[in-house]
Amino acid sequence: MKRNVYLDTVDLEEAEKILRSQFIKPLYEESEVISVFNCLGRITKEPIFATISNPHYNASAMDGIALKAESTYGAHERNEVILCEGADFMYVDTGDYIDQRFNAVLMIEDVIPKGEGQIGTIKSVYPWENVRVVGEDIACGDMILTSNYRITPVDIGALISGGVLELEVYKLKTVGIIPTGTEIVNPGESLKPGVIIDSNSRVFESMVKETNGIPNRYDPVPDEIDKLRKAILKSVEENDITVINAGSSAGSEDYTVSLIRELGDVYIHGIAIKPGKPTIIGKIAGKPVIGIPGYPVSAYIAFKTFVLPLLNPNLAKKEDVKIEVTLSKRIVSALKHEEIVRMKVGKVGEKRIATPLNRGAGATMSLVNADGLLRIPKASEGYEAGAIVEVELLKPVDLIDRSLVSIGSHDILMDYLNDFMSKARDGYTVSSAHVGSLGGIMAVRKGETHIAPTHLLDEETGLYNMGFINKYLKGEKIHLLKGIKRWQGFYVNKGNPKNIKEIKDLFDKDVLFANRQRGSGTRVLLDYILKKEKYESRLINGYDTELTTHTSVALSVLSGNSDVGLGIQSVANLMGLEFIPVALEDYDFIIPHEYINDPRVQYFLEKIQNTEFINHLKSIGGYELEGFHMSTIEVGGT
Ligand SMILES: Nc1nc2c(c(=O)[nH]1)N[C@H]1C(S)=C(S)[C@@H](COP(=O)(O)OP(=O)(O)OC[C@H]3O[C@@H](n4cnc5c(N)ncnc54)[C@H](O)[C@@H]3O)O[C@H]1N2
Ligand code: MOO
Repeated sequence: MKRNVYLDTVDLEEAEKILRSQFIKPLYEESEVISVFNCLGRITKEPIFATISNPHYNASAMDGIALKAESTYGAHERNEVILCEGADFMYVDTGDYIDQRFNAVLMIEDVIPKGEGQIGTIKSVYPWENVRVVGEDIACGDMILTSNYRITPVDIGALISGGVLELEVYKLKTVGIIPTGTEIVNPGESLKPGVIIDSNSRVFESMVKETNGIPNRYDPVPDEIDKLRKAILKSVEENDITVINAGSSAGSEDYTVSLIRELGDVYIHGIAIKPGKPTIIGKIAGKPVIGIPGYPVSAYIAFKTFVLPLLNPNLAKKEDVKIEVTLSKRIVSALKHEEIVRMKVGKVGEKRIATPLNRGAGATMSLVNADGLLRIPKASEGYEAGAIVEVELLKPVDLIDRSLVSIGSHDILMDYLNDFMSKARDGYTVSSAHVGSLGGIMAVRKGETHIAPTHLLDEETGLYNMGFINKYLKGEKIHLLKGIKRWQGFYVNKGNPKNIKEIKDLFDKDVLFANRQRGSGTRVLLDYILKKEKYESRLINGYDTELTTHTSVALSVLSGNSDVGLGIQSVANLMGLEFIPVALEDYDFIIPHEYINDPRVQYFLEKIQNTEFINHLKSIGGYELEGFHMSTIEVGGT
């Protein structure tokens, strides 16, 4: 079997240069004339000029009387000027035509009725006051839009006012999308191990629509060279651009690159970016053929970087608005490529704080949760915590700025709270980073979070949270919201096949345990119990695994990857696992004093104590909801 090992990767700038020089000109030759009513998002071929003026007559800007400005000269408090209707003035409303005899409008508020067709005024106006003169907005012959301009809703208004009913725009581009892989099936088909649901082609289809192109999605093509060749030739014939998804890397069945070479030219195979490295840029019959890697995040980044600019060559870059953010943690990156990291961003105090999300190329949820993208240049090893960097926004900044930032322990109640807030339509949401309870306390110390959910058991006192607050938040003034207790216990499959009842059962040789990461409250709880009961943790099979959420522990048990895990009851209930209670713990919220009056924090405090929300949590089970109470704590020491 011959493997297709790719050669040197080229830099992103080089790839973009080739893309532009090879494809933009031929793609932007054909144009068509269309109605102004349907031109949203289209790109103009030539500059567009007004054929009429707006306004096209002298129009009154106010309700009042049209008159000669000169006839009011000299009017003031002690000199009322008297004017006669018809000869000296006529009544007009806003937008009315101003008779050629007149050159100004006196507002109706300044008109004193005198009866018998006469009025008086003590106010004078200057020539053309309160008149919108011909062409004030758009003069006939003015250039309304330049060429190569992507039309927006307000442009359509100006075009119509300027008398433009039809205009010449570039033809829309059609994009043929071919998902490949013998293991790829359409959504909804039955699943067995090894089968992959095609989601990428639907993402591409939607991205093409959003960028004003016409997608043509084909059914998945298996890894068979003849079928692939046929599919590529068909797409090249039917579309302006062809995108082949997956089969771009070095796998033995990755035929894409050899087929493009056979049918046309390959300019690039391998670009120094991550994700997206195995991207292919080629040409068949004079048309772009782009090979996009299979992993969904790589696929999104590569499609955004190499296909969308073909659909909108001017604006693709400018549309990426950048903002400055402060990094909440260190990010390390390799020197061999530019790395694109998905970031969660939140505004805490005056700073926008950004935390990296899952960097895996298959982590689609990292894209859903991302507020922006951070680019780490090829020559950089990354950034230290606290560094100020720029991120490209994926979501509107006002939406980001209205989010309550919650850094700390993971509990599904935070997702339900976020949903509860969203349903209220007040514009507030929760932006959660799950870094474990201790990570939350550290974020409080650095002033980087509005709230920190924590459940940390103090080994000495057996009390929740206060031990850690006293240790790590010296000199800080904080507020502590208590009131939620939750059951922690063992997750086992239905019927409890390994008969697990208590801690000592974790030490059975044939029991595999799924552990949580250090710094998480659940891990602290386990270690506390082990220590108290004088067990040696290293004798537990699987103690060294470090899963980061209750859900991932539950899934590990559910899928049979492990036999037992420790986690909260609500997740066991939702995932249909059996639950053996171990401890009832306090799930508290630390709120730094400086943010207690922040509207987002106040909104959170109101919603988390809302009866409807509490009833919902009760219906999930696993929580004991006592009366909420807040205390203010000034931690001593420095
Ligand atoms: N030995 C090497 N292996 C790999 C390398 C390498 O340099 N050497 N590069 C890795 C990188 S980086 C990437 S990215 C992937 C790209 O792989 P392919 O483009 O060849 O894609 P496949 O192997 O066919 O699929 C990978 C993966 O992608 C998902 N997938 C595929 N199609 C779809 C679809 N239509 N919808 C949703 N998801 C899809 C799926 O999880 C596949 O398992 O190669 C690495 N390997
Ligand atoms: O390029 Mo791959 O896209 O790094 O995961």
